[in-house]
Amino acid sequence: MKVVFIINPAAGNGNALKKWRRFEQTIPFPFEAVVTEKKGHATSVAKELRVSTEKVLLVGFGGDGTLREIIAGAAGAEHLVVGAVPAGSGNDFCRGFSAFSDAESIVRFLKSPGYIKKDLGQFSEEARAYFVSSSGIGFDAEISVLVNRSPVKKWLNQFRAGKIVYVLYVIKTLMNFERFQLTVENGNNRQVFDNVWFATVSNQPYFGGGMKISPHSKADDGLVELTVVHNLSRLKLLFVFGTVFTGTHTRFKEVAQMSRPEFRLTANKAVFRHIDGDSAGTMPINQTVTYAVSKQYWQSVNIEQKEED
Ligand SMILES: Nc1ncnc2c1ncn2[C@@H]1O[C@H](COP(=O)(O)OP(=O)(O)OP(=O)(O)O)[C@@H](O)[C@H]1O
Repeated sequence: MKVVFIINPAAGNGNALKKWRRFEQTIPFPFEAVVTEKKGHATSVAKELRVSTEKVLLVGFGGDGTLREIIAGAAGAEHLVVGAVPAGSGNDFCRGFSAFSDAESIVRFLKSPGYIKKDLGQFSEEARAYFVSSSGIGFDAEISVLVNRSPVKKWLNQFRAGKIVYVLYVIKTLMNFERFQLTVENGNNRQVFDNVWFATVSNQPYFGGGMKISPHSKADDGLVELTVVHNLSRLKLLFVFGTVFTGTHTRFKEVAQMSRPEFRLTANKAVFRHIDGDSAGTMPINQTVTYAVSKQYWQSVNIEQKEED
């Protein structure tokens, strides 16, 4: 089996390339490696491999955005299998799907490879967009936009103090965020949620770097789960946010969760959106966006003993 590593040098706050340079010294099998040059490059690399006549293991060396781009290019091709080495900031992909911890674990996989088909989330606006772990709108997406725009983030990252910026923007957004109205439709059902802080559509349980937002999500059941957090005071939101790490937030009446093959969502404000934790513009005002899932559409490595970062 051919092995191609796709390395995103921008992942992990710019530390992924350094990590790769150390990692590549430990690889005892033949491989190819592509260091991405820009956003979208990983998708092009995976797409080019669709014409390959041999089985290819694509190993994403980055974070959730890198893996999404690879899977968007590889989905539907039976001979392309995707695995990951965690080198991003949040690495929720590696929590929800199989991941290699070191070169030795790839050697073990290559000796006896196992594959498993997984679902791919999608939503359609002007064009179709894919998500592997989750896509959401509101409070959390606004924080990630502000953090990424922050001029001091890069500077603080040098001292591994980037989390300070995150905490500051959580507080700032908590004070200023304007809650919105969200209409959720599926089949003939229509539900209107007022004072919404955020809504997330999930394909697997984790988002935001280890928060178990959707504890019951499974990435091979042909369903996506919607979580809507609404009607909370600013103070209680902080409290509920804290419980998301353990997945116990679902017991609050202000946290609505539902599971369906498809949701149609309409927001009454231009709220910020994320796709797998990457900023992705805003949700169009009063325009219905359909979230769905392509069942078992891409092939993941199946590592029996799931290895942690
Ligand atoms: N050479 C590059 N320069 C700048 N950005 C790039 C490059 N290659 C890829 N990207 C973009 O970097 C973005 C962030 O990558 P990724 O999500 O993998 O890392 P991360 O944000 O550190 O990790 P995580 O999402 O797990 O927190 C991706 O959306 C991808 O499009």
